[in-house]
Amino acid sequence: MTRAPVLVPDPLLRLRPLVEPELKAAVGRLHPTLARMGGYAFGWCAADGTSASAPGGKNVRSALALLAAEAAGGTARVAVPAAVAVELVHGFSLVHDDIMDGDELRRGRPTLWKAFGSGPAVLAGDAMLALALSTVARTGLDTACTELADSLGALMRGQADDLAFESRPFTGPEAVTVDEYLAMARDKTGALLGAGAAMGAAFAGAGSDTVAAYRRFGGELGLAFQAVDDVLGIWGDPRRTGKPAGSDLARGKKTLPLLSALATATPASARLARLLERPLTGDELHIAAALVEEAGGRRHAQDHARTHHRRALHAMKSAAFRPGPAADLTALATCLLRRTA
Ligand SMILES: CC(C)=CCC/C(C)=C/CC/C(C)=C/COP(=O)(O)OP(=O)(O)O
Repeated sequence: MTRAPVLVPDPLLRLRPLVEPELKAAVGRLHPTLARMGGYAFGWCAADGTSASAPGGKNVRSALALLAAEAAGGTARVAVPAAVAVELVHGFSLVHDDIMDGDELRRGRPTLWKAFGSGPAVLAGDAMLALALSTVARTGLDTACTELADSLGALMRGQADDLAFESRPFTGPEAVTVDEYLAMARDKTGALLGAGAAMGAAFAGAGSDTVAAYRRFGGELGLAFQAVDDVLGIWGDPRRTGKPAGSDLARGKKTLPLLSALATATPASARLARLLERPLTGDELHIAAALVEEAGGRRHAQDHARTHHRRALHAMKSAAFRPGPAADLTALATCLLRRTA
């Protein structure tokens, strides 16, 4: 599958040159095998180490860290260690998540475990995590270390919840509720975006109340981001998302559109619940997606995304955000709400 180029908003393009060389240099200092795997995961080289690159990620978390530093009164440059660390943690989480889910495609090409094997991929993910921690620890900024460590605890908690949801039924008293889903997404996705923003503010010299305001901002944005991700997981164009169409539905993943649809007492939700009693075939995937839509699941998820986007912008109303640089954060937040990749 050829992946369409990932369109990135202006603030991300402006900041990328600050982060990418540092990230490359850090990954390059790993054991040569792990460095090559890291280079592949970030899209800088092919599996054989040649320099044929692929569209990497959107670098949302690093941009958030740098823009937060600017909005909190510092320069983007001071927050580069935070930016590098959040991209490394994000990379680690995707590598391990793909192994856990058995996903074969990521960012438009074979996942790391598919290209190198599960054992080496586990190790490469671990190496990215270790590198993230040492990158921040070396700055000696305790607040940033604490923010990162706390977000990792949340990340693992969220992933454990998500895993536990897999063995819960779609309907009945044991079914996963939308509130449970939101708590899981706050941990799994919101915490790292929150840590990125909070660390950015901390590197700019902000005090604990300000750092907390940035953490809230990033956390709310993360919830909006995950809701959009869930919508794209069902209805996104694989050439833009880099992931196969309908893979979440095929795996029976308890995503926000699906849970919201099942929570409605409508004929469409009843048909959907019956359909989900057995693994879905190719044709049934389309039927299930249509039923989720008919029961209002897509609209609900989009409403959630808008609500958390609004809350994120509300968190920015505090004096801790300088109006000029905060405009870039607003632009980024709005781009993330409207994204198609
Ligand atoms: C502990 C553990 C294994 C946790 C896994 C947590 C996990 C996979 C969370 C998913 C978060 C998410 C929306 C990823 C897509 O990010 P993106 O659209 O920014 O991806 P990109 O970098 O490819 O653009």
